[in-house]
Amino acid sequence: MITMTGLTKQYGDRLAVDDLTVTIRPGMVTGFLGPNGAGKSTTMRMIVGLDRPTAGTALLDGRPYAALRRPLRHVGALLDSATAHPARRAKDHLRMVAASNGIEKDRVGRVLEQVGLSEVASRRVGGFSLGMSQRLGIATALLGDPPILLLDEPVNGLDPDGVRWIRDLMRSLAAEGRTVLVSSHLMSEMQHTADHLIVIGRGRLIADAPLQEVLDSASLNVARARTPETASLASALRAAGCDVEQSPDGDLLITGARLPEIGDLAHRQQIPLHELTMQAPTLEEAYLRLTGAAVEYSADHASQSDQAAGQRRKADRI
Ligand SMILES: Nc1ncnc2c1ncn2[C@@H]1O[C@H](COP(=O)(O)OP(=O)(O)OP(=O)(O)O)[C@@H](O)[C@H]1O
Repeated sequence: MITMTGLTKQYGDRLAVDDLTVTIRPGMVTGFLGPNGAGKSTTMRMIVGLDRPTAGTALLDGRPYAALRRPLRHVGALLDSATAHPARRAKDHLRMVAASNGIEKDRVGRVLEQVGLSEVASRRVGGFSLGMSQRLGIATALLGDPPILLLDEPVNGLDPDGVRWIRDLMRSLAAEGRTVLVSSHLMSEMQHTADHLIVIGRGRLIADAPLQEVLDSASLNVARARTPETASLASALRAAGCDVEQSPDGDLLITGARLPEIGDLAHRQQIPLHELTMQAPTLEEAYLRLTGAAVEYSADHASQSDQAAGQRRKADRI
């Protein structure tokens, strides 16, 4: 378990992490989400003692990182995949880390196999692709068989097979009862992986809830109606004060009325309805809604705005 209480980090006049109080529980994958610059890496670095909090604490199963005698046996972290010396062979890098943490040598072969690097174990790390370096970083994190794992953007540099592999790995580590905290700035990445979400923006906590709850709380309250008389229904709904858009597949997306009101209105106008449902928000929509106000004012801001505009463009007005 990871317990953060009032965790705060100030860099000069920049508040990177702002009074974060959360508990990351074992036995599940917790997604740590936020736009670029939200403070995810800084938080993870403070958890493993690489950055000193300005205020507050981060405890690993009740103890600060600095109090752990053999840290790798308690927590494994993938924070920067390029930490191995380029001239060193993969297995030698792992042997060295194992020796300095009192970890048995036979774990080296085990973790190399677990991450699919057995065949390149004798190659120098400097020649590794980004994906291979990422796998080596994960092998290093797993070396001490720790009950807590922190993975900062672990899918970076992985091909689709690698992405699937890391998702399965995270799920199986959580199923073994470990605490797994994985950061990403992509909501879609969490869809297949996380059970629980912690969302931050500008260092502040925005959401701390099960995945489905985050989705529900960001529900867009949009109804979807299918009818062969699209134009008639759209104009009747607009006359009744609703906001109406048409999705690319021809359905009407309606805000401003509940389902019975839309059904009754269609009935009064003798417009046949072939389908009438609430539209489920996508993860991306929920995320943009949650973090929209917390996006950094930087180049990243433009890319977030582009995403939001992309979502809106999906539904062109009729
Ligand atoms: N060593 C540092 N010195 C000064 N400012 C820093 C330092 N590290 C991070 N920051 C700032 O703190 C804020 C949070 O950065 P952080 O890297 O933790 O965000 P992040 O959520 O991990 O973003 P990304 O997804 O881009 O990695 C940013 O504004 C960043 O510029």
